[in-house]
Amino acid sequence: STMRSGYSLLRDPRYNKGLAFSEDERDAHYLRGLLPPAISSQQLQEKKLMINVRQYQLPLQKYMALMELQERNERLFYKLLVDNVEEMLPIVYTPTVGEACQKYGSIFRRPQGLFISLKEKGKIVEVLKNWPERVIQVIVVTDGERILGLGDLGCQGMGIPVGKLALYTALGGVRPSACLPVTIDVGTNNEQLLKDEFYIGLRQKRATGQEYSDLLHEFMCAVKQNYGEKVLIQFEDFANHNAFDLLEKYRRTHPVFNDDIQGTAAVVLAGVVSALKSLGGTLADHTFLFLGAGEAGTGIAELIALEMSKQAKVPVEETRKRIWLVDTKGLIVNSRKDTLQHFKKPWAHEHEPIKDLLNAIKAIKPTILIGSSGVGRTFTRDVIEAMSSINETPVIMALSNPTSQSECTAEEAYTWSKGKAIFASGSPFNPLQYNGKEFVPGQANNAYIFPGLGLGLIISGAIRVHDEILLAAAEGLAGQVTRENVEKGLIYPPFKNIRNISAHIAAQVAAKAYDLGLASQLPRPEDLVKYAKSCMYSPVYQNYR
Ligand SMILES: NC(=O)C1=CN([C@@H]2O[C@H](COP(=O)(O)OP(=O)(O)OC[C@H]3O[C@@H](n4cnc5c(N)ncnc54)[C@H](OP(=O)(O)O)[C@@H]3O)[C@@H](O)[C@H]2O)C=CC1
Ligand SMILES: CC(=O)C(=O)O
Ligand SMILES: [Mg+2]
Repeated sequence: STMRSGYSLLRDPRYNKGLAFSEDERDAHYLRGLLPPAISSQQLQEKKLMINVRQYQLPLQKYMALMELQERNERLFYKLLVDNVEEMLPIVYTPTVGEACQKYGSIFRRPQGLFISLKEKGKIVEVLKNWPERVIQVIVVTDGERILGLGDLGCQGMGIPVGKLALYTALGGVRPSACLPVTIDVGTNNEQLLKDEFYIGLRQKRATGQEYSDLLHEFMCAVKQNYGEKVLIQFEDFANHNAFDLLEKYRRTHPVFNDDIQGTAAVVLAGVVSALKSLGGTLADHTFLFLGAGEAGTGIAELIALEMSKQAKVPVEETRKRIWLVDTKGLIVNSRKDTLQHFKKPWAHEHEPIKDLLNAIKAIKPTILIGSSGVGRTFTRDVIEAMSSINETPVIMALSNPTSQSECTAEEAYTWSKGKAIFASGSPFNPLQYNGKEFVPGQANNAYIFPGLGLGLIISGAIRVHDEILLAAAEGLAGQVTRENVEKGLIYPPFKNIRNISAHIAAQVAAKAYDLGLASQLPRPEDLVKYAKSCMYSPVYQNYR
């Protein structure tokens, strides 16, 4: 894209600097008189904005202020995010982004990203050409059917691709102009939205079957045709009845990954590997129990089984037996095999039926308990106490988002386990005191993985995403967890170092892509960490001559 001048320049978020335009720039770009006389630094603008954002009481107001900033002055928006990750993440991402999606119809000001609905069928290539940028490196696409643990939010799911891509830039250093958020709108089954006069999406029930897969296929082909073979496509927050099939269908023809299935898997594997540093033993010495056997649950289970199988040099069919899952019908066991969805079948082990989580814990005696159910408060006091009576140090991960859906709170995990648990959650909880000791919960969220994974795939020009690449990403993340972190009960490094962490993940990912012959960006750079860092977008203002 080219830089405009004068009044249009001030209205173009990609180039606007507001009061930070210098005297020379004001002369050269026809800005005289369009700005008050004061000249501000980016640092001072940032200070002012932080004061503004902090004065809002409600997280949703902060969210709206940040979106407004993104649409007004993109570099300043990213500067704020990069310099204040820990404070800003809960606003642009979970939990606030969930509330924003729920209320998208009423807070909606200006569209962000591309909306591709059934009305655009047969015209998707033209729709892509309406987007102002020609060079796209990563697309995050949703159909809005399973937004966090909040269910079907239809077209209002757009908040998720927008938020994920803001993190691609802020945490992973991918240029904002190369990021494209997409929402595919095939309708919604959310009755409340269908009745809502302010609903922004198609007012119809979801299309399914051939009609659905045709639209998705047209989109996948149009992306390749328009942006080339290497554009990375991240599937996000699809319902599991489509997610696994889409991944299976396109993983051999496009560089795609499903963040909920695969990104989450890599982040949890990394957390478990870090926890082993304090628990001792190898992966295969542990027994895993999941509440929730959908995308996140079975995705994580499979990657852990794969890593176990590599480490212990036994077939994955064997290592899967260390991992058990509970769904709405109870423990997944052999006698249920006929009626199980295909992604649950590998987990139907030999066992008598068990109806609920608590009894499953008593029977299976897991060392590690993972919540991936999308339902809040399902790790009850009984559940946590059972885990603590079986284990000296129970590992408890409550992955469901947003905070309202978390299987338990940090406080509950620490109090009910009498301070014994290693705890991490999908949405953030503040550090807290228990019995005079400070506990710092980690955030087990795929936000640790996808920005670095994406950066690594982009800089190597990867043409496919292989499971080995996900293992490399997990290893890259686990490698950034220090002994000091683990001693504090933290199985993930603090987010404030995320750009450095992302560079390390990217380097491992790129290295694996080169090793597997999947990288098209040649020659292979010698020092991949250094190279990854050198490729990262910086939000500092540029001088316009
Ligand atoms: N922290 C992170 O990085 C991530 C977190 N998540 C979170 O994980 C949650 C689940 O996502 P996802 O796996 O994609 O969703 P799915 O819909 O694919 O899976 C949900 C699973 O939970 C089961 N379940 C639902 N309610 C209960 C219950 N009361 N008791 C037992 N099992 C139950 C379902 O059972 P059944 O099959 O019988 O219906 C299903 O197996 C969401 O809240 C999401 O936000 C997701 C991705 C990443
Ligand atoms: C974090 C995430 O991807 C989810 O909750 O769906
Ligand atoms: Mg998701």
